[in-house]
Amino acid sequence: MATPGVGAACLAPSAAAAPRRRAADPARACSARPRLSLVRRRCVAELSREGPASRPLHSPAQQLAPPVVPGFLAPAPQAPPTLPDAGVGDLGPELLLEGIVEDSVDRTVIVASEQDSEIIDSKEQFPAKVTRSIVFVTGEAAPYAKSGGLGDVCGSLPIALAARGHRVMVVMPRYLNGSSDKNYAKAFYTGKHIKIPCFGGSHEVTFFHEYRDSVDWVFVDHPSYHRPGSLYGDNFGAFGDNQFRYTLLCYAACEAPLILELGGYIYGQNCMFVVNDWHASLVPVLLASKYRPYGVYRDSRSTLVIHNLAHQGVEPANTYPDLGLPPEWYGALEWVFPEWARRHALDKGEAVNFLKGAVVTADRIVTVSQGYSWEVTTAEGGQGLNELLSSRKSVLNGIVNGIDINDWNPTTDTCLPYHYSVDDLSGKAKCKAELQKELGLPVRADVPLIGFIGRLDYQKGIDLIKMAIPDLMREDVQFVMLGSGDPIFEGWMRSTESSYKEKFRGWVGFSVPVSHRITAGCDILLMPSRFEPCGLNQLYAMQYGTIPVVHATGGLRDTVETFNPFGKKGEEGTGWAFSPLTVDKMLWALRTATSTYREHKPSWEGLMKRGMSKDHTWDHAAEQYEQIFEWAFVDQPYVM
Ligand SMILES: Nc1ncnc2c1ncn2[C@@H]1O[C@H](COP(=O)(O)OP(=O)(O)O[C@H]2O[C@H](CO)[C@@H](O)[C@H](O)[C@H]2O)[C@@H](O)[C@H]1O
Repeated sequence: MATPGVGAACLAPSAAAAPRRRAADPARACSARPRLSLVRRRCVAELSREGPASRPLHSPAQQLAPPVVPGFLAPAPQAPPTLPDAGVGDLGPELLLEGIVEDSVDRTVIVASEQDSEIIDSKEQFPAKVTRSIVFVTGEAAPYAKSGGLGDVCGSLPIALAARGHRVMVVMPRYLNGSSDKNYAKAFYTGKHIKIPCFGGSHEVTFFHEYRDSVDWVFVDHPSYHRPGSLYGDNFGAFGDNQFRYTLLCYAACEAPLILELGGYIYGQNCMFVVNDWHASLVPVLLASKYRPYGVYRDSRSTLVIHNLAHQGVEPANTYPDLGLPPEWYGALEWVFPEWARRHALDKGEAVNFLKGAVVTADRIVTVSQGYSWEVTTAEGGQGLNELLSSRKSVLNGIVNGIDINDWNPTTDTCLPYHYSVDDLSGKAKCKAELQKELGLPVRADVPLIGFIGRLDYQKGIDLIKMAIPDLMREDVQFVMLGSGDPIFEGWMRSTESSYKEKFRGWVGFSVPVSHRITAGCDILLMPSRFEPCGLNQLYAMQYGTIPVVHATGGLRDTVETFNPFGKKGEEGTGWAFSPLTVDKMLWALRTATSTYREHKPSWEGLMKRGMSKDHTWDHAAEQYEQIFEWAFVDQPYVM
């Protein structure tokens, strides 16, 4: 059955206005649902151990009920969930629930039986003080699709928030490119599809779903996500229809909480949308221009997370009508290039800018480190958005990323030949020897092995490495680089390898297992990034006892403390953060690091252990995100 969805709802505002007002009550009723769902989720987790995960939690009567009207008119479910009869005996006494209600304070009350009622304080079960429905919207999330750090964060932060008690959905494209298709094997068609009115037509997208690690992973399916190449482009550059592809994603993400009954229940209108980078930036604009004027999503808020300001989703101004937004909202996306950036005398520099749209309509803005939250307000770091971001300073915060320590843990990492920990570092030396063997470098414990992992991009300072290599290769060091991107640098890596066969290896490509082995096997990780909103590799390095040598910028400055042998409590620091960004300064930092490695073994071990002992988990960051969400809900929506 075709679903009217946003298309029908938004194109006929007058007709839809009345039912939308009627939908307000069920929406308020929805506000209690997240906590109900948490308890239900625990049941699902238990049930899935006993039998098929797809076993419905709603009663047969509910299953036979006529389908609700989809789109943003969807009414709230009428009845609380009841547990299925079958299998209940296997579930253990704590799951023999007769009903779930909410008391007047912030607690979930589970009525266990008539004789015995038990109050479980949700704060004891889950660390979050207030639990919410959170909808992440992103262009990528690991392990489904990853091109860089955005994928890592959107693959792990939602899980951390769900573990703290929130109901979390992640909406992203279902990319099928031949090699990553298997990643979506456990995602099933939800039976929901909507038609999106944009780009001069009505485009049907369908929704797939997988419930994993207590998170609802929702994949938007459309033929434009099915093509060879990487997520955003191929050998010929960025895909020409990226604006179309991510417009679809944003529309679909706005509809998903209203129409998808995940685990039996929709998320409803009381959500926190977490929109990541430009791919998701149309979401707050849509909320403001196409939903709230009709009474929908007035109880929702949005947080824009800026992972990288360098990519803003800018296209010519004449594409605005394609976006399906009301004409009077043009100003939200309007972008005028400065004169020096225009191509010819008649070019007026007029464009639409997705990220700018989110900067002016989101309720809160988060950058992925505190240092970067200041840098984006400066002319040097603001990439043209600095004045706008400065004007929103009161809602701009920085939160340093965490890392997924299930994935990045030297004691359990399945990509490593040997394991090690802060208490027993012997496995790290073996990992180094194995890596040298794998790369065909001389197997020597005494030579410092320096690594680089990352996109071969101007941001990452590859040109500095290129300039420094002749000097560096005169020293007794080994250097391995893993990266892909700019074909010029890919070619340079290959030719440098043939010039310095005994010392340099350039691995051109994208390989997650190799990145783990390099992180573990190297002694030093080099990150001369020109700017770095947060950086994850330095966090992975510290977790693996590999010493980061970084340019003191953005998140690198926030997370790497320069080694100080004469600190108050003795030796201090976890690496070297150098500044300014020059070849000489970088070489100085590398030489200081390599001589410490050779001549001051106990200091080196101290550096390793301090890095490994730091808490890099998501726990702290997740708590800070919760605080931001709370502040957002205290305020009215920024654009009503
Ligand atoms: N060739 C390759 N093979 C295998 N793995 C590779 C690889 N190239 C890169 N990676 C992996 O991709 C990730 C890169 O993450 P970063 O945070 O360093 O940079 P990125 O610029 O993509 O992210 C942006 O978003 C993140 C998340 O917020 C910010 O930390 C960052 O500063 C910002 O630029 C790491 O997991 C790294 O191991």
